[in-house]
Amino acid sequence: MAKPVSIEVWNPNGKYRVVSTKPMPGTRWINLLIEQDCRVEICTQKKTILSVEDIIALIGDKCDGVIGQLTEDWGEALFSALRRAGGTAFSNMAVGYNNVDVKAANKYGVAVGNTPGVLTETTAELAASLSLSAARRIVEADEFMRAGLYDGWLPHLFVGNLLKGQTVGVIGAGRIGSAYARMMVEGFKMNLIYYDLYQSTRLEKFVTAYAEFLKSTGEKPVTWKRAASMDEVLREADVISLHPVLDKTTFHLINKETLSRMKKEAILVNCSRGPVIDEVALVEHLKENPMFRVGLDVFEDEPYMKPGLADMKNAIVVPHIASASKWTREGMATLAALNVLGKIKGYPVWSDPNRVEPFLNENVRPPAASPSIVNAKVLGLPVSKL
Ligand SMILES: NC(=O)C1=CN([C@@H]2O[C@H](COP(=O)(O)OP(=O)(O)OC[C@H]3O[C@@H](n4cnc5c(N)ncnc54)[C@H](O)[C@@H]3O)[C@@H](O)[C@H]2O)C=CC1
Ligand SMILES: O=C(O)C(=O)CO
Repeated sequence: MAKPVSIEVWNPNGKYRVVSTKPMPGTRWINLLIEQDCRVEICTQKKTILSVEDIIALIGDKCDGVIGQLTEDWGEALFSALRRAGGTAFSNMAVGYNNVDVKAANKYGVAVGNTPGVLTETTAELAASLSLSAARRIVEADEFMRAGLYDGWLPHLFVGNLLKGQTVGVIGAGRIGSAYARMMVEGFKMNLIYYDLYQSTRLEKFVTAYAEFLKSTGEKPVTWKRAASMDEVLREADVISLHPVLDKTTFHLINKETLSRMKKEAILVNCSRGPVIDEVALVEHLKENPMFRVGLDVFEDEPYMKPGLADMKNAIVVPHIASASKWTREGMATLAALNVLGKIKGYPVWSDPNRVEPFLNENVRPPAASPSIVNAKVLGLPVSKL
């Protein structure tokens, strides 16, 4: 049995016990829960990644719902413990839920929530930042300045790539991939090639309309293409950004072979999940191709990097911060809390998880619904008519 963990308690007399495995930004999420008769317990233990045993200890004998984190392993052991404690509600504070065994949740009748939409633009902006930083060698140049090495302007100093007129490739053009594509097309006048299992009609219409606008002002129009295969993107794009979900079809999508099809001076950005890239193969590729650059927010074995990666000047690495804007993180906390609350209170599930704005308006009471439950259909949960 794990040692007892330190917790902060809000509204001790609340009827429903809701546990959050981490302190989360803002207070709106706490207020929304306590207003609806929840006792909120927040784990304040100074340990970044909680083990399954730690979380079982947190769940205890009576628990109605848990808000968890993407670093935790939500499978058979945790869902059975939650069910034994009388709980039927769980939400990841994340849109990605590859850390959750949804089949195990289904087995115990536990609803699994996630937090789509509120992090789309913030995550796309970080992908755009990594693309720019790699293209213009910003991190290398910053290190050079701080090391006192700058002794005057030189024609060859930190020469990088101009994005305008180049091709941006997006793999996984869902919410975030499409938002990133729009930023790169509109912001830098890049042409677009994308690969997704589904057609992104809205994205195509956006680029078409922008191309028309450019034409009308006498500028060269941008173009778009939906690639028939990922290979087409790899061969044609100058900057490639990865935004698919992580599942069996996307594990090591980028590996030794697929890397070899990319342009020698391409830029690769990953703000999806680390295992989408075979990181060992990537380190080799970076060594062999010094003009190839990469911007990584996520890693195969987080929090670790594969040997050699930290030494590569042509890699920019940041610690999984793509969704880290204040508004987004507070919104993620709100959506996660409302997912759990909605299930506890027997509210229906919001009909469109791509349209979660009504839950995020601080001045208005949120709709009586769970914003996004990924196994709602399997559990036969009712859908909101609002
Ligand atoms: N680094 C970070 O902090 C963050 C990472 N993420 C990651 O980004 C992912 C995407 O998020 P959203 O855009 O909101 O999800 P989404 O569901 O809107 O988009 C994912 C897209 O990937 C596509 N896809 C699935 N399998 C594919 C395949 N084999 N090849 C090509 N495309 C494929 C889907 O059709 C879909 O369009 C999340 O699942 C999460 O893992 C999300 C937010 C922040
Ligand atoms: O939401 C996610 O999936 C993240 O990775 C963190 O925002």
